[in-house]
Amino acid sequence: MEEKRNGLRVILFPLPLQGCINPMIQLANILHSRGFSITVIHTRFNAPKASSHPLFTFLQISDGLSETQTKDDVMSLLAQININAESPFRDCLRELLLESKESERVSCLIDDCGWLFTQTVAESLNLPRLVLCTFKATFFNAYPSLPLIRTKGYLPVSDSEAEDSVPEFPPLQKRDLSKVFGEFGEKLDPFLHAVVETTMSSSGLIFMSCEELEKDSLTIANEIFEVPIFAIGPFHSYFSASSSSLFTQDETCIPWLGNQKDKSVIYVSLGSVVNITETEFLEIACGLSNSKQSFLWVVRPGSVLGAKWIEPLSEGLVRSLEEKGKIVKWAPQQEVLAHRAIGGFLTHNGWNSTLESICEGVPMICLPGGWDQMLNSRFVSDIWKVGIHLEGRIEQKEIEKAVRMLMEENEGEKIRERMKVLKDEVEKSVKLGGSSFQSIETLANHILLL
Ligand SMILES: Cc1cn([C@H]2C[C@H](O)[C@@H](COP(=O)(O)OP(=O)(O)O[C@H]3O[C@H](CO)[C@@H](O)[C@H](O)[C@H]3O)O2)c(=O)[nH]c1=O
Ligand SMILES: C[C@@H](CO)CCNc1ncnc2nc[nH]c12
Repeated sequence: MEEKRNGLRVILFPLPLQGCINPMIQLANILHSRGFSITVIHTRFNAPKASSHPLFTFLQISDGLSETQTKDDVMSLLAQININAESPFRDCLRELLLESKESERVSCLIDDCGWLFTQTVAESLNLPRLVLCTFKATFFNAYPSLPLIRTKGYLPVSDSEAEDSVPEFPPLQKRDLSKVFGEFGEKLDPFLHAVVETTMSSSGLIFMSCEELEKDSLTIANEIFEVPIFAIGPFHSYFSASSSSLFTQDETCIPWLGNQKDKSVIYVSLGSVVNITETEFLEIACGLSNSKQSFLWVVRPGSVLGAKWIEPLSEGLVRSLEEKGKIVKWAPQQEVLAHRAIGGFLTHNGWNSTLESICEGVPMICLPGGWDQMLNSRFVSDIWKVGIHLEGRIEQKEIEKAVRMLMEENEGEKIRERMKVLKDEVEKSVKLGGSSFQSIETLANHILLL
C-alpha cells in the first residue's frame, strides 16, 4: 500500500561504506513511511543497488577514485573521497534544487557525519542539513576530545595501567587507545575538528541508537553539539539492513542453518572493512575447528591480507572445518542472526553488527579491529555484560576457550540471559510509544518545519 505523500523530498547522501549505507537506507525507509519522497545521491564507488529500492530515486556522482585507491584503508579512502566528491556533489545538488517543483519542495539534506564539505555546500544553496551519525553516540561525543586524549601521554601504555579506564572516555581502557587511533595519530585532528564544526552548524543530529542503550550519551551529545538530537533506532525489525547489501548474499546459509540444532551455531564475521593477517586467519580457523562447535564463517574475499580468499587453509584443515562448519563470502547477516540455530556471534563490533546482534538477542565474542569498535566492544563486555572480550588475542586456544564458554558453559548461559533482557528493552524503543518511535515523530515534525 502506498502511504500518503506529504509533498516534501529529502536528499540523502551516505558515505560509501557498507556500515554507513545500511543505516542511511533504513533512515530512507523510515522517512518514506512518514510520507517523505527520497532521493539518494551516491558515489560510483560502493554504489547502492537502485533496483533493490524501487521507492527511492538514485543519482550517481563521480568520485574520481582509481582502482587502487578503492582498496586503501578506510581513513585514506575517506580523506581522498572527501576531496574528489565535493564539486560533483555541489553540481548535483544545485541541479536538483533547480529542478524541484512547486508540488514537491526539497526540505533538507541528510548526510553522514564523515562528509566534510556538505555543510558548506548546503549552506551556500540555502538548504538545511541534518547529520546522520552511524556510531554509538558515546563515541561521537569523544570527537572533540580525541586529539587531547592522544597527546595526554596514555600511549604507549604500561602493563600496570593497561586496564585502567581512560578518564575522559569511559569505559574505554587505556590499552584500547592505540587501536582507536591506528597509525594516523595527529593526521586525524583536522578531520575530527571539521566533523565537529560542521555538525555544530547543522540543523540536527540523528543517531541509529536509542535511549535504552545510551540515554546519558544522547543528553551529552546535545550539550556538546548544541543541535537537536534524534535517536531513532535500531529499526532492524521493521526494515532489514540486508536489502542494502553491496555484495551478493550466499543464500545457502539459511537451509544449512535449518539442519542445525537450536542455538548450536556460532556466526563469525568481521564486517566489511576489517582485514586480518594470514597467521590470524589460521589461528581463527584452528580455534573454531578445535572448539568442536558448529560455525558459519564469513570470509570476505581479500580480507585475509595477501590472499584472494581462503587458500591459506591446507586441504586437511578445510576437511576438518567442513565437518562442523560452513565458510561463505558474504552472508544475509540479519536473517542469520535471527535464525533459531544461532547461539553466538564472534564479531568485530561494528556498530551495525552490534545493534543487529542485540536486536536478535545473540550474545557476542568481541574481536574489535579499531576505531569505534574498541568502544562498542567495551560496552558489550563490561557494561551490558552480553559478551566475552577476546582482548585482541587472536590465538587458537583463546578462541576455542571463548567459543566453548559462550556456547556450552554456565557462564555462557548467564550472558545469554542478560542479552535477552537487553533485547527486550531495546525492542520496546521502536514499538508504538517507545523512545525511538517518538523520536521519529519528532524528527518528521522537525523536518516539516525546516
Ligand atoms: C560481513 C557481512 C556484513 N553484513 C552487513 C551487516 C552490517 O549491517 C554491515 C556491516 O556494518 P558494521 O557491522 O557496522 O561493520 P563495518 O562494515 O566494519 O562498518 C564501518 O561502519 C560502522 C558504522 O559507522 C562502524 O561502526 C565500523 O567500525 C566501521 O568499520 O554489513 C552482511 O549483511 N553480511 C556479511 O556477510
Ligand atoms: C579501524 C577500521 C577497521 O580496521 C574501521 C574504521 N572505520 C571507520 N573509520 C572512520 N570513519 C568511519 N566511518 C565509518 N566507519 C569508519
